[in-house]
Amino acid sequence: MIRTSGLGKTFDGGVAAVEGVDITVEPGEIVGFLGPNGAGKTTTMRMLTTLLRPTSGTATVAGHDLAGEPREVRRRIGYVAQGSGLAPATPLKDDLELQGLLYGLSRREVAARAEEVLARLELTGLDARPAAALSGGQRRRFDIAFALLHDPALLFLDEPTTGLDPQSRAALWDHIRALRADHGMTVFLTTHYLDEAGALCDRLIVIDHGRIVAEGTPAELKTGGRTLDDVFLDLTGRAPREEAGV
Ligand SMILES: Nc1ncnc2c1ncn2[C@@H]1O[C@H](COP(=O)(O)OP(=O)(O)OP(=O)(O)O)[C@@H](O)[C@H]1O
Repeated sequence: MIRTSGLGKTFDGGVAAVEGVDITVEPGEIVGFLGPNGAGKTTTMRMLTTLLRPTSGTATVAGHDLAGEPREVRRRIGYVAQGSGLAPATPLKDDLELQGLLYGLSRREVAARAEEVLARLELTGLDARPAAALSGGQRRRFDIAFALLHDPALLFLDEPTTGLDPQSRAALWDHIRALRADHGMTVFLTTHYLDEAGALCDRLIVIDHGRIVAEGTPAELKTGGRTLDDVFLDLTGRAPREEAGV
């Protein structure tokens, strides 16, 4: 579902944010992309979602070449960026309809699709409200609802649970798991909560200073009786919880 070879991004001014990254994600996998602040996670995600042009390497995302067929890639992926992109004052159903129309769905298709996605995320009825009248957890679930409207096969989530209380974080992980279990969704996500990543993800990829420094199943990474926090500290010299501001 994702295959990159030597993917890199050097920004104007010479900052090499990502260097020679090789990533493989199989269909139906939930993969956690971990690393300290500034490691290159968001830059990688923005390249894989066509929002940022790589300066080196190649990638195939959802069956299409990233550089050659970005529109085809965009049709098949959903992306939830860091923080909420919801307009605070507009009823969410108006923005959901607008987003569906922008994806080329008819009004009837948007209504049916919105009903399904909202039910799946336990948001039915809440779309009459503006985002300002929702809890943090509900807003995050609406962010995901927007990303699922066009029925993508691959979902990118950049720090989906940051800023949520523990109950809302657990509920969101349950929804992410259900997306894969019920719909075979492939999920590529970043998080600073390593224990949660270890419980949810099939595989973890750790990036530091723009390069992949480790990858494997949570069990494979936790060698020698270490926790994932220990592993992260050993690999990067930094503690993930400090990074998350927790
Ligand atoms: N537009 C830009 N121009 C120049 N440098 C940038 C730009 N965007 C990011 N960088 C730099 O690239 C590096 C990687 O940043 P990136 O946002 O990808 O890290 P990250 O792993 O997502 O961090 P965080 O966990 O804080 O979100 C950092 O050194 C950052 O300062």
